[in-house]
Amino acid sequence: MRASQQDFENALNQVKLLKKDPGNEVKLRLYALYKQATDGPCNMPKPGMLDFVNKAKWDAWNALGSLPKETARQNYVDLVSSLSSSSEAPSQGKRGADEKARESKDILVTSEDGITKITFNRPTKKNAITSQMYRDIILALKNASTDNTVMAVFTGTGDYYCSGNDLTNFTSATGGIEEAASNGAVLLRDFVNSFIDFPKPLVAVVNGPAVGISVTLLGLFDGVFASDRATFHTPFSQLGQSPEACSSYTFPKMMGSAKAAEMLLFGKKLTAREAWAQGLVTEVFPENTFETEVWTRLKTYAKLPPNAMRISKELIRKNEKEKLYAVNAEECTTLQARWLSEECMNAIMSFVSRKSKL
Ligand SMILES: CCCCCC/C=C/C(=O)SCCNC(=O)CCNC(=O)[C@H](O)C(C)(C)COP(=O)(O)OP(=O)(O)OC[C@H]1O[C@@H](n2cnc3c(N)ncnc32)[C@H](O)[C@@H]1OP(=O)(O)O
Repeated sequence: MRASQQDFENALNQVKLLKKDPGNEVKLRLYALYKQATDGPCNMPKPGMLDFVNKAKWDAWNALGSLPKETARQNYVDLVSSLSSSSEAPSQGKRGADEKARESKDILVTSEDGITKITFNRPTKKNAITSQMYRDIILALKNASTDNTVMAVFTGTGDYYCSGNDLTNFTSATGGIEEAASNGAVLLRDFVNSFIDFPKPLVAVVNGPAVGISVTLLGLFDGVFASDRATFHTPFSQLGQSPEACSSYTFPKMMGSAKAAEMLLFGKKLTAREAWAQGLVTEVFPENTFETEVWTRLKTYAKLPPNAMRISKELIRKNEKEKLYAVNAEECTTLQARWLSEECMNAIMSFVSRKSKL
């Protein structure tokens, strides 16, 4: 999944052939990603305030912090590829510098007031996550990690936050079940790594019930604001599956092993207040004032100095990163085997044929 040196060199050549001028903001991002991919974190002495051109370059490069060279290379390749396709597509109309939208069908991505908002937008299926949605989210986080927004916020359309993995992802896959499980494990690993790597504050606005991976991921968030209508449910044993998104590590650490087992082994569904008491939720709001109160709060947070927040997050996350990558890899290998088990296949078939609901 990572871009090779050859992909990077192709992207460098492609930039010279762009039909449209990408604009200064994008040029700076390309410059910063190129420098990070080749030289690593910013090593250029800070230019004087009046040296506007070099100061802008320094700011853009410095804002990438300790982003790994490989990730910078991948982001560079992705950015060039999006520029190449958009320079061939008809104009979509002009948007303000801090207000842009990149739409995909079931994942909405908008940027406003310094916040990238990523919305699960499949309300008729309770926002269950399809394979394409996993890929859309990986891309949205990649873009948000280097754009000019300050934080990323996840929420859901409709009555649910998210009902977790779409249980038909495997039954609808083309090819054999083993191939589907193997592809699923690779996709899941990349998906969770994109949350581990996200360098800016990451917040969930949990507007309603959350199930499965949408709950376990919260252990990798910096803030979780929940409506008092939200519930938190991880029915892995009932599904013949095992925990993911590093929850086998983050949940016991956060709430102690007994309470983590209650959720991850026995599938106890928590109310928003119970989840708050276990440290999974930052704050619970009454449903009728939830949206107004939370978004007002987030807009205030988005005005805090972005570099200070990024650097503080880096300090908090730094000593955990290698552990999180390792836990993620092991959870994915375990799940790959679980998906092929009779317990799991029976549970999925039972859901799909609607013989029983959880
Ligand atoms: C790359 C692979 C990565 C895998 C990562 C591993 C992740 C694991 C998990 O996330 S495990 C958790 C999986 N989720 C569930 O088990 C939830 C299943 N859904 C339900 O139990 C219920 O639908 C409900 C409790 C969420 C809501 O119940 P109810 O209010 O009665 O509504 P409906 O059941 O009628 O649902 C409406 C509509 O949505 C479809 N749907 C809901 N959730 C899912 C889902 N997770 N997968 C697929 N489809 C879902 C449901 O089938 C209905 O569709 P229909 O109207 O019948 O077409």
